[in-house]
Amino acid sequence: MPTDLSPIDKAKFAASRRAVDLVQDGMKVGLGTGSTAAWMVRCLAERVREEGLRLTCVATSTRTAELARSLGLTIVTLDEAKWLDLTIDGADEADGALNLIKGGGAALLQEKIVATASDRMVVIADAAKEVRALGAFPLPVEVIPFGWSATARLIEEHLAAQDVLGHDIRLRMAGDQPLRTDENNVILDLHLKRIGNPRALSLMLNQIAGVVENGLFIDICDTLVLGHPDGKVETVEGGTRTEGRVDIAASANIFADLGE
Ligand SMILES: O=C(CO)[C@H](O)[C@H](O)COP(=O)(O)O
Repeated sequence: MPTDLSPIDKAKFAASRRAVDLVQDGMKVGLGTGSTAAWMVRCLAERVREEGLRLTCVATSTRTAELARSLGLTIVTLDEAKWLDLTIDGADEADGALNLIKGGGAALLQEKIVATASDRMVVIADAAKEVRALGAFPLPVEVIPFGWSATARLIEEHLAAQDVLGHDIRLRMAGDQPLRTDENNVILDLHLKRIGNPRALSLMLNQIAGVVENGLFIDICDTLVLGHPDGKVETVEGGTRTEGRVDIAASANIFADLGE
């Protein structure tokens, strides 16, 4: 039952439930990746079931595609959809300018392609993901496996040239093997502590040979929906913050999907 959810899951659920209200019949919708996005997919599937919405969805990872299909959502490729009305996705951090760090779930490449092929990107998160400055969360960078250590060295040299001190670059592992993304690349996590100029860093990283994409989302997110465990929801958009509330206990159908 809903009361069994952890406070963090209640917060993720509240943000997700509020964000799916933005979806309208006939829309083409991008579905993000991660634990918050998984709540959003459940909430969206519930709206489709209850209201008969006709949606076409594009998933940002095989994980999300599998979950969405299992709940009855229609998934097509981005090339089939061509362009999307709305993408709803999670994030690892969001600052006051709605710049993001994403990629904690290793799906940043498809997430960035899908978000930038959408008229609107809505980010859902528990309120603790809102930060003054990006960088406490390690910045994921997707790189080609061939020569990844040379790419890491080049990143290191560029960071040093930009006076980014105290950095540490780690190859993300899955057990004793390098983690592979859906595109069969690897992820370097950049432990930077604080990112002074996210735009400059993003441009610099994407110029390095071997880098496919980095997890900084600059000027991509339009709306940030922050959930709290008590059901309070804050929506940040165009420099304005509004407050609302989601009745978590009234959403038993979604929890039933989880077998709880
Ligand atoms: O960028 C992502 C995946 O690549 C996720 O959206 C991000 O890691 C947040 O995940 P969660 O909702 O599980 O905290």
